[in-house]
Parts: sequence; C-alpha cells; structure tokens
Amino acid sequence: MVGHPSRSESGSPLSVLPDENPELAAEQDYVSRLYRKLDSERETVQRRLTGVLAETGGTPQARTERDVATTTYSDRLTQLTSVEQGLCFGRLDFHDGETTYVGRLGLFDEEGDYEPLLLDWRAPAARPFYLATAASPDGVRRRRHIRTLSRKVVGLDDEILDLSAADQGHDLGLAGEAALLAALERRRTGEMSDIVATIQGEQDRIIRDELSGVLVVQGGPGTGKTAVALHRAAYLLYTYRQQLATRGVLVVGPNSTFLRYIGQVLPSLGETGVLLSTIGQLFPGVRAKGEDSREAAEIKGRAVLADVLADAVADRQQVPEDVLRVEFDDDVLELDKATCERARDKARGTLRPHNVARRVFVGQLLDALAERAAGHYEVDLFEGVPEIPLGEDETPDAEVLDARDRTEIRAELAESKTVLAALDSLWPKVSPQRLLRELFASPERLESAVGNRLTKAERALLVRPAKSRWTPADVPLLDELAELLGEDDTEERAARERREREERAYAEGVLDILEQDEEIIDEEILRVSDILDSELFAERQQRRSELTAAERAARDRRWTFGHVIVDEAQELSPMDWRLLMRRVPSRSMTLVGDVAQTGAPAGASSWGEMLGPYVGDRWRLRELTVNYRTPAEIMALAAGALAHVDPGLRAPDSVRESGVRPWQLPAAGADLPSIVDKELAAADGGTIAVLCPAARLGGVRAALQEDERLSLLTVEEAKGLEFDGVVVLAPEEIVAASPRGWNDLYVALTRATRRLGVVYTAHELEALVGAG
Ligand SMILES: Nc1ncnc2c1ncn2[C@@H]1O[C@H](COP(=O)(O)OP(=O)(O)OP(=O)(O)O)[C@@H](O)[C@H]1O
Repeated sequence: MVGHPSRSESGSPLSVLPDENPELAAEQDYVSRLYRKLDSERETVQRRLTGVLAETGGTPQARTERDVATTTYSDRLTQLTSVEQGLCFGRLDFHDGETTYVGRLGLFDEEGDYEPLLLDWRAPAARPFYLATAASPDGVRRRRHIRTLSRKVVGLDDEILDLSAADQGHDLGLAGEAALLAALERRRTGEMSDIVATIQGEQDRIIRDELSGVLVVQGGPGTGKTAVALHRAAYLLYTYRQQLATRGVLVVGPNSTFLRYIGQVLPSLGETGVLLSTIGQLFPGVRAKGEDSREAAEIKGRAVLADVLADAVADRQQVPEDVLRVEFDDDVLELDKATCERARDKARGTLRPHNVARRVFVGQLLDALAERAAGHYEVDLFEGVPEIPLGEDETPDAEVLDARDRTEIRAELAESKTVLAALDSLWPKVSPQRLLRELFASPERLESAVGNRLTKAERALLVRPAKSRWTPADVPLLDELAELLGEDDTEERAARERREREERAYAEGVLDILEQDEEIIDEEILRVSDILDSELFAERQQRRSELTAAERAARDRRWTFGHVIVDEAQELSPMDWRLLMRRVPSRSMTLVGDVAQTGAPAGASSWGEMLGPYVGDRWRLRELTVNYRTPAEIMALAAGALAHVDPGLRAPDSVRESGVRPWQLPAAGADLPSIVDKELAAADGGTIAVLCPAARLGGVRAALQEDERLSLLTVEEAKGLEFDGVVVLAPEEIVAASPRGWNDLYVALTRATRRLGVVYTAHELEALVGAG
C-alpha cells in the first residue's frame, strides 16, 4: 500500500506553466501537433462522408459500397470526436533512443513515412506502457504520464525504470503510481471514467486475454473488474474487429442504474457498437418493470423451472377424455381418444417446438376428420339407393369419392372455424407471454406443471393475477418458453417470399414501361435501369433499415453475439445463465464478479458450480488482487463482514490510505439530515450515498432533501457503484434481511472511495461482527 507517490518524479505540477518548464513546453508542442493531426483527419473524414452522402444512383454494387463507406466514415468520425479528452496520455523512452507516444487511438504521419505519431493503447507495441517494471523494463528507460486538460498539457509524471531507483518497499507492483493515485483521488461524478492511462499490469493481462473460451475474472470490491471488463470490450473490438463487428458485443450489468453509471466508458474509448443490457431487457417486446419478492425471484431462478416450463407446454397438448366431437357441415364428426393420442405422439416425436409441431398434430387430425367426413358422404350418397349386385371387377369396399374429393373435403375442414376451434382446444398456438401469464394465474395449471419439484408453499409464491407486470425474473422464463414453443412462421415466410417475388416482378414491370418511353430513353439522360434495377427498387420498397449490430441485436431475441461480457456475474441465476448461453453459442465470454458479494438469492457461491452445467470445466480463471477504490481504513472494517461470508476469503489489498477513520453512531439520537449535510460538505463537491435496508428506504427518502450529489439506495441498487462518502444505515438489519445478509453488508461497506459512516441500531460494527 502507498500513502504518497514514491518512485515517481512528479516534477511538473499543475501550477507550472509550459513556458517556465521546457519539458512541459516540449510535450505541449508534440501534443498540439497531435491535435492538429486529429483536426485534419476529422475534416478529411467529414468531407468524404459528405461526398458519399451526396452521391446517388449507380449499380447495386456501387450502392453497397456507398453504404459501407458511409458506415465506415461515420464510425471513424464518432471515434475521432470521442477521443478529444486525453487524446495522448503517455510516452515511452527506450534505451535504444526510440520514443513512442501512447493515446486513445492511432495517428500516423501520412506525409512522412507513415510513421506512428500516436500509438493506440490497444496496439501490441503499447503494452510496455502498462507492463514494464523496473525489474522487467522491456527496453523501457522512462515511462511518462502526460496529464492534459482540454488540449493543454498540465502535468508530467515520470518513472525511471531502473532497479537502483526503484522503491524497495513498494509491494503492489503499481505502474505509473503518481498518475494512478491522482486518478484514484479525483472526486466521483456519478459516472464511471475510463482508466486507459493507468491500467495496471494484472488488469492489462486480463484485458488482452484471448477472445475465445470462457474467461472468469474473480476480484474483490474495487479491484477494477468493471473497468477491466469494459476496456476488454474495447480491446477485443479493436483486435478482432472483423470477427466482432457484425455480431457485436453484449455487456450485461445488474440493473439500469449501473448501466447508466458505466454508459460513458466505452464511448470515451471510441467504441459505440456495444449493447449494454440487463438480463431483464433481453426479451424484445417485454419491459420488466414489476418486482418479485426475494423468495419468488429465487424460485424463478432455479434450474428446475426449465422442467416446469417444459411440462407446462406439454400440458397444452391435450387429448379428449373420450371422444372429440366436431361440428362440420350440419354434421358431427367424431375422433376417438386413441386417434388423437397417435396424432399427439407423432407431433411430439418430431421434437420440434410446440407451435411448429402443432402443424403435424393438426395435419394428422384433419386427415382423420376428412376420412370420417368422406365416410359420411358416402353413406349419404347411397341412402335410399337400392342395392345393386356388384360387377366382376368391383369390390364391396370401392370408394365412391376420389382423391380429389377427399382433398377438397380436407381443405374445407381446414378452413372451418369450428373445426379449428376444436383442434385448438387440444393443441393451441400459444405465445410465451400468454402461457406464462396463464400459468402463474392458475394454481391448477401450476400444480400440474410443477409436480413435486417445489413445495406447496413455494408453488404458492408463484401465483399472481393475470394482469401483473413482468418482472426481471420472468424474462429468462419467457425466453425458455420461446425456445420450447417456437414460432410457426411457415406461412409468414411463404408470404414474405411471395411478396418479394411480386415486388420484384412489379419493379421489373415498372422498368420495362419506363424504358419503352421514348422520352426517357433519351441518349442525353441516364437510362432508368442505370439508376434503379428491379432488386434495388424492391429493396427500397422494403425500406431496409440501416441499424448497427447492437441495435439489431437489441430487437432480435434470436441474435447471437460475437462475445458476451457479464459484470457482477455472481448474481445470475441458473435460468439467467440458460438465457445468456443461448445468446452466445460460441461461448466466447468474459465473466467478472466476486462470489463474496453475491446478494441475489439465486446467485452463485462458486464459479465451478455456476458454470459447470454449461461449459463443464472449460473455463479459465484470472484474479485481481488490488483494491483501487476503498481506502485501507475502510477495508479493515469490511474484512469483518467478509469473514462471515467465508472465513477462507481474503479482502483485496487497498492501494492507499485516506487518513480518515470510518465513524460510527447509534441510531438513537442520530439526526440523518444533519449527518448527510456534514458528509456532503466533507465530500467537497463529490458524491454521497445513504445505503439502507429496503424496508427503511421510504422513511429515509421522506427524511432527506433531494440533492443531485446524494443517492439513497438499497444495497442491491448500489451494487457495482461507488461514492466519495457512504453512510450505511442499520447494518444489523441488512445482515438479518436475507440469507446473504453478510454479503450485502460487505458490498455496502466497500462502496466508499474516501469516507464511511455507520449508523447502527444496537451494536458497533466490531461487536456485530463478533456477535454474528
Ligand atoms: N488501473 C486503474 N487506474 C485508475 N483507476 C482505477 C484502476 N483500476 C480501477 N480503478 C478505479 O477503481 C474503482 C473501482 O473499479 P471498479 O468499479 O471497476 O471495481 P470492481 O472490481 O468492479 O468493484 P465492485 O466489485 O466493488 O463493484 C473505479 O473508480 C475505477 O475507475
């Protein structure tokens, strides 16, 4: 741990003006050159984009090329704009005299020999900036952090990578210590910042780990898991652009507050093609705004729910108790139970999803009904006709109705509303939403589907009125059902293909007419088909929308991603995992989390247990060990809660001390508004959070005035977030409120970057930890 920068030659602080400091002035010159280069690239790209947008006409190929160019230029322009702040943040001087500047993106000297003016931090050549140490300098003589404010260089922090200059007492292996500490001590704004200038060695190795397979990153609070996950997304998109651009990258976070908190990091790194989502947002068309009780959420997350749902679907595939009677054409047709069972077996035997297999079931029964109807017609035809002796070549069973008659009868049956209603009563077409709504609204249906997989009391917790709002825990169930039910899109597909054929034919017709028109075939003007061919015309009719991979993915349940990153991965339930695994069949995933911070009742307490069902032991573990957020004084207190989660676990080492001891007060007599006022003042423009048990949130909200720097949250809501100062209310109740109460308290105590206060109802934390 470090209290002050020790190895760095933090020689050029903010107050020194460039003209008073030649080093600073020299860097200012270089940085200004980079910004000029950035400006000129922006102008060039903008000009090209404007040019492409103004173009019209051409062959389909030219049009496609234009589309590609438009996307490429727009993306590049976004990127060039987003790197404005902190464009260049580092410089490496090598022993061989070479110098390299490192920044947010690569810039090259096109007039010279295409020399790199600035290296993208993700390029392999930039790695020593993060990894070189005095013990292993990798040819680096000096690492320099360049601090800028807008386009102005305001400070330099140098490290000489020389063993004799190294601080022997230094034990955390930090790179760019002064810059790191400056970054860590800045006031929090409520939005996460990127850490691109100060990524540490153990983080860098994770960020640049290979793309394929499942990478699990375990790390205590504040070890930079979220930061690493986001920088990894940016790195992967840079390094594997071809592979990932079309399928996109998905980043899953625990709730929308968290997604808002991290939302700016990737854009600041020039990456916009990433979909940020919670699990509850991954079923297009459903907004999960409702809330489950803790117990109900836990039950819905259990893996056995997959079997329950499969049975709930099977329950929708009925046969009559005795006979099925169907009215048709002033007649009643009957099908016996055995016929229906055979049809059901055949349909189930296809192993297709319910709505797709329904076609087979319905087809079978229509055949059987057509048979019956034909039989009736034949009887009717012969009614009252005197029996005639059979001829030699006639058999008594010869059918009077031929195949065409029978096909017609079948077609009529298939059109009959009463017939379809009767078949629907046995095997209805059903959507995931309808099935789940009806399942939870009916204790009988639930009992049948659940069997003995849940206790009676657990089953009762799932029952709710049909009009209830969807909850996040419903979403994986809907997704599971969507798989089990499938979509019979045969007709839709056929209709679409028909429409496309017709549109093409229509377009060809239009072109023919236009081309025959003497005036239009004027040599002086373009022929219509030069501008518009039938396919292009038809395509325009369809108004094919130009969405990014992330946008298309957000609308398509069956979209599969090139890579999926999950933050707070320990919180996911088995049903959540089932949903997620469907979104990434390649299993190219990064999962970051901390099993000691699991708060969700269906969450994990071991990575192996959690991942086993999906990838067996084919996953690799990396660990983060240094806490960049929480000062040592606070971690000492939090360690007591961690010991209750698991005595075998060790809290990460804090990178710094704050010099401020956490305070504790009894609730009796504590005046929350004045405590908050004091903390806001102490945060000096920074952020404050009051974290309390869910049951107290209403009261706390009523007692305190709104302030944009103040957040009032439950521990669950505060997961993954951080604040300059934190006040934890009623730790005893947080512990008692859930089976994972100690995990929750550990999370609450580790949210602060500077100050922690505890308002307890009975015991000071040390006593609570001791008594617990
Ligand atoms: N190398 C770094 N340079 C500067 N800041 C860093 C670095 N690593 C982490 N941080 C900062 O430390 C804080 C904690 O990081 P982050 O939120 O990613 O941790 P976490 O492991 O996800 O924490 P938790 O599990 O408690 O949610 C953030 O403010 C982050 O910006």
